[in-house]
Amino acid sequence: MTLNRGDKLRYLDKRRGSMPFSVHQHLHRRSMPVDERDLRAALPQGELSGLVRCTSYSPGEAHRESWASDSSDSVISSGSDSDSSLYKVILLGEHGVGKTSLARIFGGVEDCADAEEAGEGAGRRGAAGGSRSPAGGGGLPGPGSRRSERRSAAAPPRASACGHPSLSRAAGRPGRRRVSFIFRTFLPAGNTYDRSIVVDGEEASLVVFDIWEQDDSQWLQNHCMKMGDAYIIVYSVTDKVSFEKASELRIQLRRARQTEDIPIILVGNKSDLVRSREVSVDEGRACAVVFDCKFIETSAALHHNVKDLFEGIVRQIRLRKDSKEDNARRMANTKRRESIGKKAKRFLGKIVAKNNKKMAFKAKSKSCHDLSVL
Ligand SMILES: Nc1nc2c(ncn2[C@@H]2O[C@H](COP(=O)(O)OP(=O)(O)OP(=O)(O)O)[C@@H](O)[C@H]2O)c(=O)[nH]1
Repeated sequence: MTLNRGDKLRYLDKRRGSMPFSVHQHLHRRSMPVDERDLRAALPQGELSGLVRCTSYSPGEAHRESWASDSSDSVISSGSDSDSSLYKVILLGEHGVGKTSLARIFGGVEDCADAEEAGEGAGRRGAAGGSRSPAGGGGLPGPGSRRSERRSAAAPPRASACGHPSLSRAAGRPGRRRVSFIFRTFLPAGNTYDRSIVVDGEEASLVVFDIWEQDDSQWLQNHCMKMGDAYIIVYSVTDKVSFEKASELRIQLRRARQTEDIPIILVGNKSDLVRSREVSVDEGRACAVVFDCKFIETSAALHHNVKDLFEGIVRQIRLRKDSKEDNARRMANTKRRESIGKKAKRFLGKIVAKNNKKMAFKAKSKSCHDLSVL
């Protein structure tokens, strides 16, 4: 019997229970601009994971090779469908500080042309694109420059591997290569980057949201402040205003998440632009100590510390999770067993700790750049 089109549709409606669904109807990976409507649609169900299971690029599979690091237990790969924890990381910061550049490196979609431009053009442009620094001084040529650029054997003809020294070293090893592509046009301005990374031998899925717009609606800003499991506040070391803005963002975040201990890393980006620097490392570190967050300087142009940053955010999330669980367990145990003597000791301990605030401040300033401790 021949079915006409209408019959076929009706037939599909009445499919038997044993008939498998078409897989392709549900598979959906695409570059994903996130606008308010998307978020509004996604948030009421409280299910952001549905929204973010996307990657920033899909044509071809080569880009999905792992982002390899030298450390054997720390490999960044993409597109894993394993059921490891999914963490939402929000990038905050002024215009032009390098949020997108950092996110794209994380997503494995960094643009070598940008890196070359930044490296080679740093001297001509001073503070690179968007930075408000009036300084016209030169910067250092970056490893994004031709000197260190390498072509990966695995890359298709138009792809080229950017040359971060440590990552390039891994490029020669089988199964440990980093491939990057030039496809500026595929990515919309606001985006999410979803990758699985193995840190300290354990996999975690990160969804990095590069959707923050300083002048955007209050609604979206509020949601950005509320939906993250962790935050990366970026400023440019060549732009004092962006540094001040970072402090404001930290305050805003504290207000929005008053009772929560969320991991926050303050990032001084564009550290390659040495001659146009307006914010010193010490200023960045001091700010992190005051605002009780971690601190790292990066250069998206040189890919310097970018891997450490994203691994650090995973470690910070895990440390909090672990300490929460430990605390709950310890509290339950101590409440059950604690003698009066022990209670008194704990009380005195708290008083001593208060008096030792100065010491604590010193200890913090020492550890604020160590992203693997609380
Ligand atoms: N020299 C140098 N330039 C950088 C670095 N990171 C980003 N840039 C350049 O700075 C400019 C702005 O970078 P983006 O990544 O678009 O900054 P953004 O914070 O996402 O900016 P908005 O999208 O406007 O919020 C671009 O021209 C980048 O190439 C860096 O580490 N060093």
